[in-house]
Amino acid sequence: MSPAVEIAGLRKRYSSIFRPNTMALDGLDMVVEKGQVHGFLGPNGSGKTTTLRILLGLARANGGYMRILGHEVPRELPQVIQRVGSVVESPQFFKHFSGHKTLSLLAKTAGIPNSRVLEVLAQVGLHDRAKQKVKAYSLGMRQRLAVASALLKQPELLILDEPANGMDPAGIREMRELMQSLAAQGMTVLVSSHLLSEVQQLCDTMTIVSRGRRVTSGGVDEVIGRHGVGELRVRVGDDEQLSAAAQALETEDVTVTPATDHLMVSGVSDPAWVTKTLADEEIYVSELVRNAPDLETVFLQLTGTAPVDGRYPQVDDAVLPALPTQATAPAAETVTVTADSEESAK
Ligand SMILES: Nc1ncnc2c1ncn2[C@@H]1O[C@H](COP(=O)(O)OP(=O)(O)OP(=O)(O)O)[C@@H](O)[C@H]1O
Repeated sequence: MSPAVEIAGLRKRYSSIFRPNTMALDGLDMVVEKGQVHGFLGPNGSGKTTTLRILLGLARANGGYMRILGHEVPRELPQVIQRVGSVVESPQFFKHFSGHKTLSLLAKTAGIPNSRVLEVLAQVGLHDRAKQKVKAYSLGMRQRLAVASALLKQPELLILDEPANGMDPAGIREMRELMQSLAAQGMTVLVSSHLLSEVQQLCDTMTIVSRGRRVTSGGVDEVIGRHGVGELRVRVGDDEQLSAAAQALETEDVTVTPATDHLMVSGVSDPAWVTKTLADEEIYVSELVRNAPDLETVFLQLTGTAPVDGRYPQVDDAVLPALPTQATAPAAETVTVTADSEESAK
């Protein structure tokens, strides 16, 4: 079974006579397996929107290889686009139309039976407000209307760019529940997001990008487990013992950060090493707790946006290219981008 999305070595350079060239995508690789909710994460300007726009034929790449549902794109996009729903650009609606009328119009234009309108309104939870004008909709409701419009054609793959952008916590939760229910119905969802806790709660797998390249990918828990350096909270007797314990534990690989009444110890793979090392010094542990790593810590470390070190790791060596590399892949369309041909800046 071919994956829902395969991207290898995707490159995109924005050129302008007015400002320096931007390498928005610098050999990006990504694979989204079918039936998954896949989170696409990265700091501002890391190339997420550019990737999704290229995938959907809204912008042209300078190189690389892409397949959607087994079809090479952009060459075979017309054959597959009917199976893909997307909300990538900010959706614009006629404010004086109701949600129902908006979708009816879109269905009619696309040759989709009008019966689908009520189905998708129910799917996104807007059926009660269907007769209301869009201008009375909240941001969350407008986003749901946008998703409803993408669902009209019963897509197998749904691509959403920052669907929770600007929403309040209730709206974010509604959007999460909607995506979960779509995934439960067998749809593949590719969703870009800044909201790390959302991705942790919602997604099965994810790709983290930075500066136009993949830094890691895999199951959400697996990535956190692979990259997250969990910390240990260690408590011993009194203050004197605390500083003696800090001295005993600090090594080249182990970092000890003293807190008021405990130590935070990182770089230790086996907590038993802590108890043994301290017992050898006749210091006895009264509490030893492992703080589980979270996605935020992993994200900040991997994308180099952490406020420490300034270290920026390149593509994760653990992630092997799953697709033909550029040398063996059919050459993707290579374009020379000029100021005239470039999309307008965001
Ligand atoms: N039309 C454009 N013309 C010139 N540069 C662009 C254009 N669109 C994007 N860029 C640049 O390309 C890089 C990637 O932008 P992109 O919008 O794809 O990132 P992103 O990860 O989606 O960011 P954000 O999370 O802020 O939306 C950025 O440096 C951006 O300034």
